[in-house]
Amino acid sequence: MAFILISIGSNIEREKHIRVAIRELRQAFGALQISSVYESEAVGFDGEPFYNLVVGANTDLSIEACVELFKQIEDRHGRKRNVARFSGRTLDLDLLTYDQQVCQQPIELPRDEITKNAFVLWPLAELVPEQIHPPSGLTYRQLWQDYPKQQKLWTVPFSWSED
Ligand SMILES: Nc1ncnc2c1ncn2[C@@H]1O[C@H](COP(=O)(O)OP(=O)(O)OP(=O)(O)O)[C@@H](O)[C@H]1O
Ligand SMILES: Nc1nc2c(c(=O)[nH]1)N=C(CO)CN2
Repeated sequence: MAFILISIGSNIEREKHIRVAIRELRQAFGALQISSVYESEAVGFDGEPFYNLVVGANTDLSIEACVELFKQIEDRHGRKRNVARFSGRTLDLDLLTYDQQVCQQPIELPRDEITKNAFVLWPLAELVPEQIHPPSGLTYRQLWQDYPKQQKLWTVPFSWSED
């Protein structure tokens, strides 16, 4: 059994798509650990602001199977492919970590974005503050403490009880 961390993002009908993602991931993995939902401006392009959060789950699926599952969920919920990389999206699901595995293939783990984007690092530091980020040897709490807080990010009240 592996413990995985997943990043969720949406800037098109964001509340609906964040709820859909939680429902789909619960169906696939059972109980989830869910961070707060964070709102921020689109980074890297001019677009609608995003909702982002991070989810933890236990799974017997392989890395490849997780990535394939996330693609299928994105496709079921209106994700357009073959458009500019930095453009609006209904739903983006990315595998951030798979246990403490460090690799480049089949995908880069831990995902490079962890240390680059506040909208990934803040929810991670909230959800698993004492977990070690393997390449740096630092906890997510330490990484977030040291992160230059230039990007504005704020939490959005969300309740999952009816989902
Ligand atoms: N960590 C990951 N989690 C999920 N899929 C990944 C990951 N890394 C690579 N992939 C796969 O490779 C493809 C391209 O990955 P990448 O995440 O770089 O692009 P993207 O999903 O289009 O962009 P972004 O996630 O930055 O919005 C994805 O569509 C996915 O199939
Ligand atoms: N705030 C925010 N900006 C982004 C995001 C995102 O999830 N949140 N995702 C992107 C492409 O993956 C590009 N820019």
